[in-house]
Amino acid sequence: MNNPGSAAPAPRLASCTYAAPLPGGADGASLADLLTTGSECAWIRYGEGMVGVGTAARFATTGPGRFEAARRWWMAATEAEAAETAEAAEPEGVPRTTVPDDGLPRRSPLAFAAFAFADESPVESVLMVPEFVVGSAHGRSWLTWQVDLDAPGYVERAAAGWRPGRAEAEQRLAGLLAEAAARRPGAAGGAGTGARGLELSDGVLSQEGYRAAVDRGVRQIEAGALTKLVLARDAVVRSADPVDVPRVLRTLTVQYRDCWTYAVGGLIGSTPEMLVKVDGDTARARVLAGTLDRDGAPEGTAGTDYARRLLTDDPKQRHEHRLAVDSLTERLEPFTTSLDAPEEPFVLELPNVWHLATDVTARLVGAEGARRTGPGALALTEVLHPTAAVCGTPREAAAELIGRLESGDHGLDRGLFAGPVGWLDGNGNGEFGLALRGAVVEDEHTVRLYAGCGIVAASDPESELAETHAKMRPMLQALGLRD
Ligand SMILES: C=C(O[C@H]1C=CC=C(C(=O)O)[C@@H]1O)C(=O)O
Repeated sequence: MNNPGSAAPAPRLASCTYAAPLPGGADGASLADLLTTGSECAWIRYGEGMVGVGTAARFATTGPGRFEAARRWWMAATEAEAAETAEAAEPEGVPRTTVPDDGLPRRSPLAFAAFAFADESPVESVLMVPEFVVGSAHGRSWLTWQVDLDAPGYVERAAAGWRPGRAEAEQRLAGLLAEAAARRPGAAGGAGTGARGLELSDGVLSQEGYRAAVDRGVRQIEAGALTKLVLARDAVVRSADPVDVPRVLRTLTVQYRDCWTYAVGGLIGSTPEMLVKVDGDTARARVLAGTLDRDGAPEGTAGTDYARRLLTDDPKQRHEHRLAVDSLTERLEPFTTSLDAPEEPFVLELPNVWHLATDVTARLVGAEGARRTGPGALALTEVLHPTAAVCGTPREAAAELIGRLESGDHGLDRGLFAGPVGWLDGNGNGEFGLALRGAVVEDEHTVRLYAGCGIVAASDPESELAETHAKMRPMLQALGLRD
């Protein structure tokens, strides 16, 4: 099952980036308004980020070599432009950040990506290079047009020295958006206002099966086989009307503003956990582990006190959290000159749950110059995944037990759930969150949700099952199945 990727040679990507108002133009236009067909890629937080429209190139692969294969393909795809922009590189020794001082991102191709959780998964990991990336950050917006110079329609012009430019980009984008509007659900009389006839049922790992799996996991921990294990289950939402994926995503961007709302090839959700963000020579992560449901909890400051008492002061939650932080810092540390991971976690408040959270910041080695000598976002993602927030401690024993308790006993393959999801550019910058609080759109009428929990010796199967319900709540609300 180690597929080195599609046999086609990597594309030769060229791009142009320029400042532009968000398409639609009017005051109050938002990035999420570009989500209209359900096939767009997205990465949005606090209303800012990026949406990808159309397809310039795509790479898919499976197996233990999936990160390496994707990295090689991306290096090859971005090589031509990297050489052309080398002369515009910063003075010696200055790292190439995503957004330099002029507030616009550098000229560099960009891909959205999603990787399967497990080496054994038959589900494809993908790099998607949209034809257009519409971006917004710090109140400014821009547009990147990306083309494969070897694609039909470009190859001859490219040989004559043509490169993508603004006037043609604007024309093409207008055409793509008009096509998308015509395909928009509801445009031809279909359901555009949300799905009717929604039905939620257990997935391949039922609720009863989940309690049994947690029980078996706890017994393995008690027997000393491992210290922590993350176990997941799935649930299926079926809808009589086609699911309005753009509307689900737009709802998530509003209700879960603190989270990173993602959409990559049918994988959708809003994650609160950042595996690694690389910008120039800085790497950041937000590690979460330790959860408390907000349903039925006191409101306001009484709620905050309650969360502190039940999370910060609880040795079980602290232990679960510490293991997750250590699993990240131990692997990140060798690639850094300094690393800051506070001893005391903070309580992160989300609309559905509270989490124990730790923000990690590090300086990376080898980030200077036009091409990094140290690892970029994708290489670090490979090193760090899977942390104990989604796998366990020790990592290998936990991965093996997940394989037995989820897949072996019940036939659950996590697929892209709990794998890294995000974006990367040609300079080694990028953001990879963990694909949590999400779902896979299996077809127009079927969405599969996933949620998991960290299990330690003191875990109780009933409470862990209840926690999976709390973690599925954001998707269920966005789908219209819960208030
Ligand atoms: C595995 C999930 O959450 C992880 C991230 C934060 C807190 C977790 C916990 O407290 O168990 C999990 O480790 C999920 O949302 O499905």
